Amino acid sequence: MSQSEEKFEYVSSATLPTRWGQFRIHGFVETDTDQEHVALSYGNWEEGEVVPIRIHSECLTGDALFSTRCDCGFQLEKALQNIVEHGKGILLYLRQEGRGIGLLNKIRAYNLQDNGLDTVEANEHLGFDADLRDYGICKIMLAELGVKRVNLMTNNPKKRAALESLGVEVVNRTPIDHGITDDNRHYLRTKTEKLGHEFDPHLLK
Ligand SMILES: Nc1nc2c(ncn2[C@@H]2O[C@H](COP(=O)(O)OP(=O)(O)OP(=O)(O)O)[C@@H](O)[C@H]2O)c(=O)[nH]1
Repeated sequence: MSQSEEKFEYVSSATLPTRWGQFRIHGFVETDTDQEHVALSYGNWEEGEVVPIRIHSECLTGDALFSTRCDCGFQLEKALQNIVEHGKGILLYLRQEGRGIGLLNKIRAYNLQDNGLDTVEANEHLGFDADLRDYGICKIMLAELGVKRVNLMTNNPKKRAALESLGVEVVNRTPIDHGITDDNRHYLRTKTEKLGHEFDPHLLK
């Protein structure tokens, strides 16, 4: 086991009925920070099978409070729906709120965006990089769930690169262009222009 793998521990799992179907929830902890993460799995797969997955970073405002400032909540719902429709899949829900700056710093960044900065400038103004996320735990989560080959639901090339660097084979990428609203179009354009997100430009006009 590498040093970074030793930082994460599988804790327990349980059934998790949802509006879309019955998942299992699996709990993991980062032992040096006590940060908790979860994975939701649905259905069964054979060894070596390509499994649809989404890596979703925590967004309290979008995922739980119905915010339309971002597309996070819409993507979360769509990913769970896709998984159930497909009959199998995994959602890795990583507790790295605000691209890693935390909830209250995200609110500070929103305040700066209310005053004209974009999402990248706001992070930088607060002294953070635009994106501080680390995907190392995905390796442990996917290994625990018996998955080595995936179809990744994302528009973010950094997630694909991160999985590949962890030795997970990304066989396909499925775009997840869901939840574009008048409130988040500018934010999504900035992510395309400055963070390399792969959005169909026609959707952002
Ligand atoms: N710092 C900061 N974080 C934000 C802002 N808006 C949303 N977020 C965070 O951005 C992250 C988005 O996570 P994801 O939807 O998993 O990832 P993504 O990079 O958008 O990639 P895909 O959705 O997979 O294409 C969440 O942690 C949100 O809390 C913002 O304006 N500033």
